[in-house]
Amino acid sequence: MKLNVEQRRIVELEPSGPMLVKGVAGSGKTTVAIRRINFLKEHYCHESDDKILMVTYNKTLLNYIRHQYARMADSDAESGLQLFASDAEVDISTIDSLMYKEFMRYQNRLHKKIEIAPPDQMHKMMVQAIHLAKKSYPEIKLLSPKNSKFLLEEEEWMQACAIRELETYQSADRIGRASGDGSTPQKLLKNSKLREAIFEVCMLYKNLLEKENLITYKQMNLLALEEIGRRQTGKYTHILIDESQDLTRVQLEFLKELYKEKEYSSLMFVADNTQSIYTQSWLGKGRPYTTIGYDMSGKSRTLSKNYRTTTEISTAAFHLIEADEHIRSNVDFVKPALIDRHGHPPIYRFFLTSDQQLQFLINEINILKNDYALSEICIVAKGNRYIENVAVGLEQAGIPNTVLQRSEPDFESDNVKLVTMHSIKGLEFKVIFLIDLNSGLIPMEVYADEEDQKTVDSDERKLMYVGMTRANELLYMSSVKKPSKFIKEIDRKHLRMKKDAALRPFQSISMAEYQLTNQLVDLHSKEEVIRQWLIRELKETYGYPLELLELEFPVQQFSKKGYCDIAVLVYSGGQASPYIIAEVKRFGSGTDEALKQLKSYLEADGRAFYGIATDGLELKIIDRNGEEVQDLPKCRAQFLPETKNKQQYLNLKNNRQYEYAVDHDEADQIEVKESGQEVIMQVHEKVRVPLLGNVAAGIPILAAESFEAEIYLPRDWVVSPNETFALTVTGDSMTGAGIEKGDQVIVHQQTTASSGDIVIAVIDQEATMKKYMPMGSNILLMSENLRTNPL
Ligand SMILES: Nc1ncnc2c1ncn2[C@@H]1O[C@H](COP(=O)(O)OP(=O)(O)OP(=O)(O)O)[C@@H](O)[C@H]1O
Repeated sequence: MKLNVEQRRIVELEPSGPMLVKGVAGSGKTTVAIRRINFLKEHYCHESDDKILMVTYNKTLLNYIRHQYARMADSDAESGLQLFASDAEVDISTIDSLMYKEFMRYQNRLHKKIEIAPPDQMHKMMVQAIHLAKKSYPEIKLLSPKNSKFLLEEEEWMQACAIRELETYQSADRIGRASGDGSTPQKLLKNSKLREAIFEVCMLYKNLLEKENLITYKQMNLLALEEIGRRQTGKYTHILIDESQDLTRVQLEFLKELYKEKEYSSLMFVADNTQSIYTQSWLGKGRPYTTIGYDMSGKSRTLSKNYRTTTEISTAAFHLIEADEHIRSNVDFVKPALIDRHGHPPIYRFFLTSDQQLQFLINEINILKNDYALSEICIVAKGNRYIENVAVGLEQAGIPNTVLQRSEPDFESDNVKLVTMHSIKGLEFKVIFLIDLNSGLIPMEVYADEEDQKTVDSDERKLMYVGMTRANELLYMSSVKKPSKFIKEIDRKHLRMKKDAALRPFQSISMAEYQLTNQLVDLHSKEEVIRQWLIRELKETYGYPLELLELEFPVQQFSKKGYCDIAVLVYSGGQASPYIIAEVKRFGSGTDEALKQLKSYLEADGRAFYGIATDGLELKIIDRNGEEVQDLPKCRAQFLPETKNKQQYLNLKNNRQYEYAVDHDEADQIEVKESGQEVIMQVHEKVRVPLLGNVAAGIPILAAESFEAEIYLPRDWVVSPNETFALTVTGDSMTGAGIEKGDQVIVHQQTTASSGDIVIAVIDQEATMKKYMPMGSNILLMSENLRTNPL
């Protein structure tokens, strides 16, 4: 893999203390960090005590990085694998294991044997602490066993933020934490009796655990920090921290203690705040680096190109995240730059039951098996419970699978992986199924208070974003019973209903927007909303204008007449005849009946080519023989009563004029015919060419991000698509050559020109279109309009 310029620059930056590498999902942050290890090792590790530490978030990630390098076939693999071999200079470790080791040191020093408290004990101790504290604070309503979950989380948050004193808690901005669990009417005001009481509960809780020789993870982290502080021994000359947006304050301070400052040492934070998914994250919640003692001004680098996912998946994922003002306004928010890697838009399905969802997974995986190894497929859900259920179902259907456990994840064996959204951070798979994106589950609807719920929404939105951005090629999303509100926020134009069909998922249409109402008898029928959605799809996705659509189209079946719900009529030789017919049923009522009707209509009429049956959930497309096909054809220019979207192309080289019809943006064909001729040349490939602006607008920059629009051309007409762009003509200096104001000219970017070529020349920062005429050592730029003079 060849790093891009910015990535290489970061890898080879001269170390100068703390620095921040931020970037969008899949922009190569981890890749860069790993490559930098070798660079640092070679150039900035010359003293005998120099060592490098790379910190990963969890064990799944650590093993995953190892697995990625083992798979790579080029020199990266060797350099990567060397890192994982036992190496005196480089340690790669998870933050948890580093802190646990320090905690063990603490125990050994004091000859203590402390155990991590199991959840039921934690709950029991908290309830005891609440009762004890209630004696001193009888008026504080929050001190009730029913709020034990909230108080346990509050205690954890305090520990994670290194809040040890009442005064600190009284004045703390509880960033990332909501005020209560809905049952607590009051906000946790600063310097209040309420905070004092909560602090007291937390102290009592800690003491109760201590008496039993128990400790929580977060308390253990704090002890580890204190222990390492006692030793005061910086160990590593260079530290690289992956996923640093999700570390707690205590974890960050612990790593600071491990850092050995030297003239050439470095501390690299690798972060993407958009992927910060834990309440206790310190920096990911937007706190400045100064809160941990570092000034990052002028020390941050940004990676914005997403290499992992296709443009279609990134666009949908970004659409989700962009809807949250809170996330967008974060100082470290990075807007992704899309690379030109196109693929299938995300597929979204809605199911009435979990069984239907499972059946869909089984069917789809059985089809995907032809193109993908099972190990390239991963199913992701919010909670373990949902994953376990699917794992059992897949097993019964004969699809081998593994639930990726935190401890020993196995990426090698050829089976489908199942993992929670939290644990998939940093990983990637070719195919991702994000399941159970259900209302109430993501985001969790826990707070009555709107502001509190917004805090939860932001975190959960990021979680779903993390899930979506794990897919290399294909992303499936599904909901059961009621879709998550996040799904509704993603514009339907970014989603599809089936893998190989252009149809977008069902979306309810308000009655005010119903089309073809003059042909309707009952606006209120339950089928109508499905029909209206399909009408919209036929129009917007497949390009069939409403004039071609007829509702309740009669089909003569022997002696009786049937009426199909929609017929798409197309023109041939001035005559309209049905091309596609559709049967719709009530939402979720199944398609069997509709399919049966369709087949009989297709047989009886004999003219239509395609049939479509849907209930908004299921979709079946068949051909006139009743065989299932993947998709419907899009509307083509010759289907229309008079040709639409016709464009004229003048080839200035051979002075021939052509006509071509672009049916639709997503059509993969362009039909071309020479003007005045009847013969159509089929051109099977089309290319997109960016329209960069107008000729007079200055120097055209051929950068993917900056174009106004795209125009489509037959591939054969373009020498090299990557070096071709279009400009709109603004003046009339070339009218003599047939180029009029308002025309679009197709330009090939090249460094040389031949005499007589029409060129876009840039003179004094201004672009102009002229005829190129070299005259000895001078160049004459000629207009082709008698009224203008040569330059
Ligand atoms: N310059 C590049 N050319 C091609 N592929 C690249 C390049 N840089 C990174 N990649 C690939 O992009 C994918 C994402 O890289 P990586 O995991 O390092 O990104 P990341 O920024 O750490 O992602 P995330 O934050 O989402 O975990 C990997 O498959 C990696 O191999």
